[in-house]
Amino acid sequence: MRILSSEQMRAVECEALKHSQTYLRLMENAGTGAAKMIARYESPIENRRCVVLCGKGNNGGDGFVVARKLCREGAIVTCVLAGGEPRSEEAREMLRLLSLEPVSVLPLEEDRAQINLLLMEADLIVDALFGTGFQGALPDGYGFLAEMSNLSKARVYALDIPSGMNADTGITTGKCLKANQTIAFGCLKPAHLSEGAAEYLGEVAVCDIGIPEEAFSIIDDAVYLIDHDMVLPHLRQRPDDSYKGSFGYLLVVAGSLGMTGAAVLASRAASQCGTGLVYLATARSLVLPLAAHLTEQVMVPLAENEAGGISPLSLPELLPVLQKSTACVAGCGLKNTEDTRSIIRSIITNAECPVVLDADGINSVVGDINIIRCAKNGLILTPHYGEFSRLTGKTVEYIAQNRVALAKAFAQEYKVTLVLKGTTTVVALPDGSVCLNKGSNSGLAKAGSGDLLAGIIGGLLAQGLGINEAAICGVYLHSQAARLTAKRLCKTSMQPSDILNDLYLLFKELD
Ligand SMILES: NC(=O)C1=CN([C@@H]2O[C@H](COP(=O)(O)OP(=O)(O)OC[C@H]3O[C@@H](n4cnc5c(N)ncnc54)[C@H](O)[C@@H]3O)[C@@H](O)[C@H]2O)[C@@H](O)CC1
Ligand SMILES: [K+]
Repeated sequence: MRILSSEQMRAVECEALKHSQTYLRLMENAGTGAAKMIARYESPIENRRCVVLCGKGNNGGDGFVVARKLCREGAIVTCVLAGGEPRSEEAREMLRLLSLEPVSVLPLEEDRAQINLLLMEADLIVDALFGTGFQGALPDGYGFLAEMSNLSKARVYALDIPSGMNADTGITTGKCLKANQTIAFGCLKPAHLSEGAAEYLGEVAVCDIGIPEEAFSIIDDAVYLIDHDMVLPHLRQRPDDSYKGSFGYLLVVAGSLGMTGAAVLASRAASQCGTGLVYLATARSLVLPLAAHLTEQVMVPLAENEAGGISPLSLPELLPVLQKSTACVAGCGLKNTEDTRSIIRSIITNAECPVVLDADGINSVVGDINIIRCAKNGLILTPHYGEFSRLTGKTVEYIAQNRVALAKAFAQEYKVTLVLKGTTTVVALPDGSVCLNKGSNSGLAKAGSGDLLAGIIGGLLAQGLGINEAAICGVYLHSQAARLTAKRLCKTSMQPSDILNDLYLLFKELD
């Protein structure tokens, strides 16, 4: 699903006019679609008290349509007109049509006490004060409406975006209406996926407003939300006449003294995703204890250093395994030492297969960032904000506010696929495309979640998925499995190994 900025949305709406649409019909479609959704959520809508707050822009125009439609459905509707005469011809026409219905229209400045009472007694409030044209802070009168609406027990529906929020950033400067449900028009806007905006957005649903598909084609740098339809075509059916080689060989270079769990999680995740064979290369003394947790994986015991990590002396044993592997995951549970840096450098420069760098695999390239340009067959980096901060020299706060732009610039500059992990994970591709995954789940905020993700992506890569597809599908499968685990257990108690045990549910659908 597309995510467009307010400027892109305006361009698309304008383009729609060339495909026999009109602004008036788009507004009618938006209001009609939203009213239908509201009537369904509030069923039965008859005799329910509804207050529609309308601003002077086109968002207010949509509000007039909603008021007319809900009135026709039998709701008792009052419209509060903020900002005076609507600006556009279309919104003025919708106000004229509304005046033909039994709906009272109260100017905001008229009687605040009465408006306050209406909001307090309402069953539902529709927020059509501002949409994508809003910037800055709500002026006083509007602030009053936001405050009263937030105090009311009514269910609040925001049209396109909650008023008070910037559609491109999700930032609220001052007061903002808190919606239970936001109805986005035409497509999602960046604010709908913004971290920190969730308490104002409530649930988010997209309403089709009849923009023809051709009109979207003028946007060549759209951001996409990863969904089932995007992922499904890339997940492989397993023909019955196959053998283990048909599903690839993944080399996992992971684990050190004190961090063996990371190696277990990454290796098992890759196996659970259908990889033909997983090699786990790790420090020699860890092989026996790890073998107690790993039945199907093949161990590659490596020379180790005094700290219980892998020594570069092991490269003659490691590189031949890398040579016969179809993908490699490196970094989970390694330590950020000179030995690790040397091994990671050798993996990047020698691998003929695609490589996933995670955790200390990422930290290893911090002082030598140009090495990542040397990967011959694709590189995926899976940093969290802290690791990305070390990679880019930007603060975590700055990254959180500019994650899409920064991830995109990094992927383009270094020609890598970047998976920037967060409550909304950004997958930035070397060609400048960006996909977002909305999988916020506090049950994932635990050590080991990242190892699982690296293993899933590596497993998909080993089976032949393209580098970008593996990153996109891996991120989605990881969050979907975690969603199922949170349902089966709970976010507080669930562990990454529990998620591992639910992964099969996603693949079962395909069999
Ligand atoms: N353009 C179109 O064809 C369509 C637009 N639609 C609706 O139109 C909305 C966008 O309409 P507009 O561009 O008119 O934007 P808004 O309805 O958000 O209103 C913007 C108006 O408010 C003013 N404004 C912005 N920030 C302000 C502030 N802090 N204090 C006071 N005034 C402020 C602006 O100067 C402008 O006049 C969308 O969100 C959507 O709901 C839909 O009707 C579908 C079709
Ligand atoms: K709104």
